[in-house]
Amino acid sequence: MGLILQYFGDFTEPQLQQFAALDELYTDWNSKINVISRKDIDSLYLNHVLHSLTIAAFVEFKPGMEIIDIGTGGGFPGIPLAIFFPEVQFHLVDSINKKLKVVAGVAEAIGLKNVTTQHTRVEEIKNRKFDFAVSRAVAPLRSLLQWSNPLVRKGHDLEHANGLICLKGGDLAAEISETKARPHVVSIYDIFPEEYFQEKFLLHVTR
Ligand SMILES: C[S@@+](CC[C@H](N)C(=O)[O-])C[C@H]1O[C@@H](n2cnc3c(N)ncnc32)[C@H](O)[C@@H]1O
Repeated sequence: MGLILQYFGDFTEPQLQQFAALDELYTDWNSKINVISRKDIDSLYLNHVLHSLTIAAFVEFKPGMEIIDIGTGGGFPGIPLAIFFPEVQFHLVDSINKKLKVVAGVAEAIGLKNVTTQHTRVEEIKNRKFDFAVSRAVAPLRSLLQWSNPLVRKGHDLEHANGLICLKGGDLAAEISETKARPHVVSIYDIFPEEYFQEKFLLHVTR
């Protein structure tokens, strides 16, 4: 993990300890509640932590921002991003409550104060606004846009371009053509040279 983190620059000691604790915590929780496939748990840092952090390589969330993670499952990308950006608030949402039990357990064990969880279908959330929505491996772009648009504040200028940032695989061209969106698409392999991840693309749709 040390080598992976070096890519992103300097971390505080508490952040390094939080990242280091994830392996044992997820292995432990996963033996009780399955949130990560058995094959993937052995490569947690690569397949889940590093993959989630590709978002941090692409966008710098500013202190005080509020981010919603749609369909967080076991906490990805929300938990690694919350460690990375300790002054940003992360709201992690999933429609399966037992997964959120793992998320809350992990967040509490490593003392993450900037994470809240909510058990709901995201389309049920009303009267809340966020600066960005993030999501990995959850739904077609069409649905992600439908769900995130009412929840995300409009950006004021390019630097503060809010919107949806999602990690996706599959037939991207077909998914994009179903929408009116013109997302900024980045291949993960422009950021990291090795071909490891299923969700190979990072999409940013500006609001
Ligand atoms: C394939 S899992 C991905 C989990 C996590 N984002 C990750 O990358 O490891 C998809 C998750 O999205 C959740 N989900 C799907 N539709 C949802 C909705 N409408 N509202 C909230 N959660 C949803 C599912 O319960 C599931 O946990």
